[in-house]
Amino acid sequence: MSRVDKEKSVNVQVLLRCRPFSDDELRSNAPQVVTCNDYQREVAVTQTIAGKQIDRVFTFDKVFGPTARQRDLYDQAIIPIVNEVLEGFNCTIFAYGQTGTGKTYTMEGECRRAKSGPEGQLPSDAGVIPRAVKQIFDTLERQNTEYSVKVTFLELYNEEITDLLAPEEISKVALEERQKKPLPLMEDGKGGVLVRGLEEEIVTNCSEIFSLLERGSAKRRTAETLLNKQSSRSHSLFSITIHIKEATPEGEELIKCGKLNLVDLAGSENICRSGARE
Ligand SMILES: Nc1ncnc2c1ncn2[C@@H]1O[C@H](COP(=O)(O)OP(=O)(O)OP(=O)(O)O)[C@@H](O)[C@H]1O
Repeated sequence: MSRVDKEKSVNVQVLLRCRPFSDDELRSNAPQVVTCNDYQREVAVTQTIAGKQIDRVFTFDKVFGPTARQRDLYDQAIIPIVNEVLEGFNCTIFAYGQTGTGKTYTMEGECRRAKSGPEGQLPSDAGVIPRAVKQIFDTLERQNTEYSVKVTFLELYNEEITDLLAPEEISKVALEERQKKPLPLMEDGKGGVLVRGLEEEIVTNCSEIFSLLERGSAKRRTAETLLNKQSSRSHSLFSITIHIKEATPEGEELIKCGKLNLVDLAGSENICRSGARE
């Protein structure tokens, strides 16, 4: 079996991305403790314990070092997953890591300003979500079949689910009430779970999704931490459900349904150590 075939048959893949040093880290001459070897898919971590240097090497399904661009990660790791969603499978991509390691950068990037340019180009900083949205609509439009695309956007914070796409209410009090109201998580009777009352928005093009993302992201609750001022301590889940109408060679009508879950987890570090406050 070739490496590509092997990768296809594996249901869970773990990729590692290591961001470049920030300006602050460069200024303070922070030591480099992680070395990536993208080609060998290995990461070496250097630790000094009791004056002794200990190197440990970890292997991942893919490794993206500090010079890897948003586009490199997307082309090599995400395109095949989105293709599977378009084939009618359910797939999930989530970013896990300590605060400030680049989860939101990887998932959203310059998403909020991602409205495509004159030739439909995304900015080079655009992350996984805008790129996936673009790939989905580009493919659907090329296929020239009937389709529908629905999105949901929720936040999980302190064990409570909030709908980030809940419609704006006229009264400010009612709006605040609604935004704060947690939604119940229930079993759907088919072995899955559903969030009761979650707003599902039908979208017909990329820019509609981008404005929903912008609206939802603005609602995300954030708490400043000492590790990263922009830090978000909530998990967010952006889901895209696609229904595609197809005809079999026998002329029978088929509906293919695929779902892509895009998750940006809260920082995985110890909350006490990060200095975050309610
Ligand atoms: N690969 C990268 N290239 C350039 N800048 C990056 C990269 N990854 C992250 N950054 C920058 O590092 C900073 C922290 O990244 P980000 O906010 O995405 O972290 P995070 O893991 O989402 O943190 P939190 O858990 O607090 O939300 C941001 O200023 C971001 O622009």
